[in-house]
Amino acid sequence: MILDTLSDQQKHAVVKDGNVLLTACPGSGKTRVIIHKLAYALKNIDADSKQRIVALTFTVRASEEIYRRLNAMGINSKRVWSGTLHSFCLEWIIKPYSCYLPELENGFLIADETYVSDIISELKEKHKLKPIDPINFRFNRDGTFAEPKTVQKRVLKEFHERLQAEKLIDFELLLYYSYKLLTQHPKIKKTLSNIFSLICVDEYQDTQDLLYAIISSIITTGEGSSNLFLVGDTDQAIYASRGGVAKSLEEIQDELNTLPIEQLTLTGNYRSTQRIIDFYSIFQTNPITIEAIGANKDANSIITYNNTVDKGHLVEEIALLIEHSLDNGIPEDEICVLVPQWWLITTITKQLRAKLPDVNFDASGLAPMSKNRNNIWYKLSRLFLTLPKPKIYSLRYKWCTEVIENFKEHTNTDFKEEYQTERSVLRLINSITSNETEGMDYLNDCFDQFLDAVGIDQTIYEQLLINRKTFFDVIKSRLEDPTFQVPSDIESFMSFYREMSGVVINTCVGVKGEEFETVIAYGLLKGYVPHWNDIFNEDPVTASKKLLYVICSRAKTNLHLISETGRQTKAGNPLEITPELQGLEFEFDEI
Ligand SMILES: Nc1ncnc2c1ncn2[C@@H]1O[C@H](COP(=O)(O)OP(=O)(O)OP(=O)(O)O)[C@@H](O)[C@H]1O
Repeated sequence: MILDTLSDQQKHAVVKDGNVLLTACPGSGKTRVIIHKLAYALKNIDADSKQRIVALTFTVRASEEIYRRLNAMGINSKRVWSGTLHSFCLEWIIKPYSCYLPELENGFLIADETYVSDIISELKEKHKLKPIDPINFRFNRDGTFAEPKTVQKRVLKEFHERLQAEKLIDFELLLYYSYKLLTQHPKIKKTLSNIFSLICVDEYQDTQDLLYAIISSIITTGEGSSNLFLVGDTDQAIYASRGGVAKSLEEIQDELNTLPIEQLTLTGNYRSTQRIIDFYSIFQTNPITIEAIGANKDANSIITYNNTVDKGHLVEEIALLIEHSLDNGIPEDEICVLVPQWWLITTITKQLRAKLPDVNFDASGLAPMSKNRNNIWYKLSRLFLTLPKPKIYSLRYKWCTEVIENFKEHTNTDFKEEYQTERSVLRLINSITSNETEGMDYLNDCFDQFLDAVGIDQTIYEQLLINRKTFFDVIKSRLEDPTFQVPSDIESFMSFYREMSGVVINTCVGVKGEEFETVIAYGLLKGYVPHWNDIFNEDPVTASKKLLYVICSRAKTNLHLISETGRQTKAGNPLEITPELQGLEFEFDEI
């Protein structure tokens, strides 16, 4: 029954025992296979056991989508743990075992990303680096910096001294400490391999070396009791300059020692028309023929390229393209505008909203909340800012589990007797309201009412207070930051969390793995695509080809590419068109 909607190749991948590396072209159903693999594996897990199956995703949005899809299939996802590698390490390794590591035994907080980028800007200035000079924050397996340059290393050293003095850890330290704990304490590996019977990794081609190290150390310890299911597409590897490594089958085999791993593949593309596929195949770095096999394979497809529109008329141009799709019956949430850099999301959303007042937009990537998703107050805020709709029930249930567990870790006590279960806590949260109209006041009020009801006096738990301050400090600084221009009222706060629908505005990384009828991508200029980091590092040609490949392969039917004129570098030089788009021999459409 679960497998009814799958092709034979997909079914084979789902039911295959043992370790599997599944590689396939865009739109071939890799994500669909992961969802079904989880559903299928759940059949073998006793609902009352402690066993879990894991799905590691590249973005939080993707992990939430997994819960949503399982929910939609009517599957109880209580035994599924899905999240990013960082939350996996925090949840399953760092939090339960930090007492074994001298660096963490006296307590720690996860540094807020905004706070980290402020420190880095300050240190770059001190060491006379330009803001755009890239720094590799990754650690090697032996704890040395992956960054080779001397000045950058000096910045890193001072950065880590600052973190240490403030008992903070960033995402890179989190991974390195996790790996260290696993290698120094085999008991931890053993426990985790007993818990996880299956670990699925989506988009493996963009994960870093430490992921392979961490996951394979758990898998090998299981000696066959836990299986690895790696899924990805090396042509879609767009994180190389930020430490992503698309390991080969042989390299992955080396990680697994003597445990066998089999490579499987999927052929055919269910997503896009043949015309779209033929276009983006131009950017392949490993030439393969991709055949459209979806219901829309021969549908009329429009591909346009505009390299003459001036930056001043860009919004008008994008608005026309959106209207063109809407006029052709394409629903709003099947249209996506891809921005070249995340900080451009606010401006373009505001401008498009003003230009198209009757159109809804989903710019959920731009919440006023702290990006520090591990902050306990952030987790609680999600429950206060979302409505208890059936569609997101399992997601809210999972958030609630995290809230209960996190409070227990912070306070070492349980909530009052009547609030010991997720259902009762959710009921409490759903019943709390506030008359405050400003987002921050509203949340503060709800938090206080919540603490009061569950019987926690926050003043006696230092970390709770520090976390609460960090959470609100970041919101405050975002509200005051003219580049963000985030509205401060509670309605706007809620709109960021509401099951938002409308034209999606996001970055290419933010919509990794997703698909839309129409994709409109602008800013296809050297410096954005390829990014400066890739230009300064090696091989900008491959980097920009892969980015273009990922951007264009999100489209099912229509693709509109724009390299606007009039953009400049900080030094005042014009940004050139992405070289891979210059002189393309392709018959673009006009609309
Ligand atoms: N067996 C199938 N029958 C019909 N449609 C399918 C089948 N498998 C996948 N699809 C559809 O094809 C589209 C692409 O699937 P999916 O997102 O899983 O691809 P993917 O390989 O993960 O793509 P990417 O690598 O680009 O993220 C989705 O709309 C999915 O529902």
